Amino acid sequence: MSRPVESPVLTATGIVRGHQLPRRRPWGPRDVIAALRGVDLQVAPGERVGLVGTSGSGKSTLLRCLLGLESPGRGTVTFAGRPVRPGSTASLRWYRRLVQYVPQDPAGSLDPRATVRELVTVPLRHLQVPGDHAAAVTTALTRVGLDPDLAGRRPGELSGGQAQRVALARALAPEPALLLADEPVSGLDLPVRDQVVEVLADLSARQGLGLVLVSHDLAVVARLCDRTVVLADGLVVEEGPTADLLTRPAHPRTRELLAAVPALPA
Ligand SMILES: Nc1ncnc2c1ncn2[C@@H]1O[C@H](COP(=O)(O)OP(=O)(O)OP(=O)(O)O)[C@@H](O)[C@H]1O
Repeated sequence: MSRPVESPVLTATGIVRGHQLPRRRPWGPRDVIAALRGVDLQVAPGERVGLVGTSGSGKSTLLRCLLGLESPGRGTVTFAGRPVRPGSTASLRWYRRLVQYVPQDPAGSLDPRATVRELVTVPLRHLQVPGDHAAAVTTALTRVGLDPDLAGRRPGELSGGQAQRVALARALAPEPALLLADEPVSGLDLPVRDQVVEVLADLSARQGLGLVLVSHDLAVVARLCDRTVVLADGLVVEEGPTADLLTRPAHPRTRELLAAVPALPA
């Protein structure tokens, strides 16, 4: 069921972000790609928002601006009224405790030298999360359907699906209020994908975990997200309750996205 956007916790206002391209000749000008051209987004406490759009529409760039990993050229991001900007680990610690990230290709982003135990506990230490970190590893791995005995392995000793779930366990271990996830189930085979989707659905239902989910998989968005925002060419072209948007798309770019999907579950 969709919830109204009341007292938004995460707010992005007028986000403009360009990416400079390499010079085509020495000393020549650098072209700039307008990845985001004035995006507003609000995420209420516990709300689950899908971010969809064709490749290159600006989804990952928006997520990185929301995380304070990239600085918008114009516009602001705030969480609970506090500004979120790239800065030192210490200056963003308050935010990282509350808002965690699952990057695109999480398996590739895990330090290959670290054990699963270290991968999950290092952020807990950096974020100064109190409590028993060894127990937190067991809880986090169990939550994503992994055997806690995997804690001693390194990423190279895991399957792709296991590594992806370790990345998710790592993001969930600090018990964030909001998870920003970039294609967290892409590349997983169907049973594992469904298992991870159910973990997220369960955490959101039982603990009120909020979610901003970038996904090309509209079935996953339909399962997990109350509201969906469609980006095209760096702009929000349509947004609304997911069920309405997927059954009665109003914008041509939303219709294009849906036309590319063979069939959605009823
Ligand atoms: N580091 C970068 N340098 C130059 N251009 C970039 C960079 N990152 C993104 N872009 C460009 O910005 C635009 C938006 O990219 P972004 O990755 O945000 O899109 P996306 O919707 O997440 O795409 P995908 O679904 O393929 O991941 C694209 O034109 C992309 O080529």
